This record gives sequence, C-alpha cells and structure tokens, in this order.
Amino acid sequence: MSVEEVTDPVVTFNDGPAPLLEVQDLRVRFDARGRRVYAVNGLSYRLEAGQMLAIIGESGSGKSVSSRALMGLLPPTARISGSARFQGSELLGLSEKQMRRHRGADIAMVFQDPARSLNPTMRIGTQITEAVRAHAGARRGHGPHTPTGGKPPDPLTTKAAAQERAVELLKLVRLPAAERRFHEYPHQLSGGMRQRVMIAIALACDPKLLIADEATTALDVTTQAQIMDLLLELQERLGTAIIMISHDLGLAATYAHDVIVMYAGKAVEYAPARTLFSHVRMPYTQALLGAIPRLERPPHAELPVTPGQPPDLSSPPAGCAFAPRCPRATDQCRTEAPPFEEQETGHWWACWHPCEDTLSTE
Ligand SMILES: Nc1ncnc2c1ncn2[C@@H]1O[C@H](COP(=O)(O)OP(=O)(O)OP(=O)(O)O)[C@@H](O)[C@H]1O
Repeated sequence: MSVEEVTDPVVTFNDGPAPLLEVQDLRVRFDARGRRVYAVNGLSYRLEAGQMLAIIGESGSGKSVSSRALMGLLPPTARISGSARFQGSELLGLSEKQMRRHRGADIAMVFQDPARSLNPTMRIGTQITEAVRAHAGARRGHGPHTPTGGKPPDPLTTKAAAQERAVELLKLVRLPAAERRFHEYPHQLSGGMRQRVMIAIALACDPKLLIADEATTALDVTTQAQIMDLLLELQERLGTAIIMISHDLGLAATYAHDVIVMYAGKAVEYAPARTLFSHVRMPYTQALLGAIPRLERPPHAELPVTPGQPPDLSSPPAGCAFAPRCPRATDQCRTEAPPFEEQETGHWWACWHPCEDTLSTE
C-alpha cells in the first residue's frame, strides 16, 4: 500500500470564514534505505486565531511530524502531500526561503529540550536580542546586518532597541530578575527558566501561531503548570493561537479549546475539549484517559495505554489500526477502516463501535 493508494475519504469542513490555519488531508511518508514509513495518513483540522489545539497520542503517532511538516522542518526523505493554509495561503511546498519568511514572522515553534535549543556559549540576552533583530530584519525583507535597499530600517534592527525589546520579552514570559538573567548563560538557569527563554525567543517574531512540541514534558509538574499558565496568558493577551503537542491528556483537558487524538498517523477523535472529555467515543481515547500520568511517573515514560503496540507504520493495517489492541474490535474493524467523520455536532471520530456515554468520565 502506498499513501497515494489510500482510499479514506478526505475530511471536508463546513463552509465558514477561513480560520487562521486549515490543514486538509496532510500525509507524510519517509522513504529511506528501501523502507517506507507512513508517518501521517490524512490529518485534517482547523485552528482559529487565539485558540489552543492539543494534539495528543502515544509516541510515534505522528504528532511531531505533522507539525514539523507545516514549518518545513522535515528532512529531504519526507514526501508531503495535502494542504495547510495559513491565513489563506498554502504552506506546503514553499521553498526554504519562502518558508523562512513565515518562520520569521508568523509561526514559531518551542521544543521539548531548551538546553539543546539554546547556545550554551552565548548569554541569553544576546540570543534573544539576535532573534529580535533577525525577525525585525525578516519583516523588512532583510537581515540585521544587510543593506536595507532604500527602505527605512526597522527600529528593532538597532542593537539598543532590540536589547530593550529582549528584556521586555523576558519580563513578558515572567523570567524572575529579567535584567540580571539577561547577562547569564543557559547553564545558570533552571529547566523551567530556560523554557521561558525559549518562549521569549519564539515570541520575538510576534507569531500568530506558536507550536509547542512537548514544551513542558521535561519539566517537573509544578513548573509544567507554570509554563502552561504562561502560554494560556500569552494566548489571551496577545491572541496567539497555540498547537500543543503532548502525551498528556490531563494538560489537554485543562488548557486546550480543541483536542485531536492521533493514532498511527491519523486523527481518531477530534472535538472541543469539554465535549471530548465528557463524551469520549473512541476506545483509544478511553484507554488514554485511563492512563493519565501519575505524578511519580518519570516524564518520558511511555503511556501504559492498553496491552500491545501501535502498528508498524511501514505496513499499515487494512482495517482500524487500533483493532488489535481494542476490547471492542470485531471482524469489521480488522478489515475495514472506519471513516473519520463528524458524527455529532463538532465531534469527529473514526470507530465502528464507539463508546457510549455510560463509559465516559463524566
Ligand atoms: N526522519 C524520519 N525518517 C523515518 N521515519 C521517521 C522520521 N521522523 C519520524 N519518523 C517516524 O514517523 C512516525 C511519527 O513520528 P513522530 O515523531 O511524529 O511521532 P510523535 O507522535 O511525535 O512521537 P513522540 O511523542 O515520541 O515525539 C514514527 O513512526 C517515527 O519513527
């Protein structure tokens, strides 16, 4: 089977005003060393400005790959198809130069490991100042150190103004003693502080969309809650839309407006958070809910969802990918993939034998 041969009907949304981001039938496969991996297999969703969408699922379900595809951050072995329209314009298929414009001005990403993303040899103030100047340059179509081609330079490309903005950003992300920390190196900061710095760098471009990929996973639960509160506050104050990628349904339930549950590269359930958690339909979501991480669980431990493993994405099964692990599975599930459809208003799922409300967590 190849991605091109997949016959799932393409999800279509009811007409309405164009959202900030509309992803339609996103597919990503990797071709390397004679092996083909079907990492994302027809993902569709909409994200409105100022909203938070959580993408949830076990390790390997395609959460990161689907988001990196939007940012043009996948290796050349990736084959991408579908559509991702950001403010009405297509992101997929852009050249690296065109994509850099978006990364520099509209969309930013924060990753799990701030220690690796920050330069250990540079003071954090310098790193944020550079980001501010680079984005100001990108807005004007030039870098901080390149000629302006007759255009007046953006004030933020000057060092002093950019430094001032950098301190402002550190205060915005509530870094304690921002002015002092400005002169420190990453190793002098705690993990939570470093993540605040990464968020400050991401905000340097005033993004309309922030993708937080397991941004709090490496942190202890208290710091995790502080960072999530910060993201929520920024979203409310600045109107930034957020895609939160996480293993953690508890975080999604607390912070997100909408939730997508992914399994084996597909969305299997998608609804406003309140609907999803009070009327779980997909047995996989039900299994995840039974496995919300306990406080003592190590942060990177696999979710003990339900016995069995997700399928090998180099040979996806013909029927429902969750069938081999699903207590409700029948022969139909093993042979025929259930369509992903809006089965109740605003609530999408892909299951032949969905859970009834009596099984929900209400
Ligand atoms: N560069 C690559 N080449 C081949 N396969 C890849 C590549 N990157 C990711 N994959 C595969 O794509 C699938 C989806 O990976 P992805 O990182 O999106 O999962 P995830 O849900 O984000 O998992 P995690 O929570 O562990 O980050 C996995 O099977 C992974 O092994």
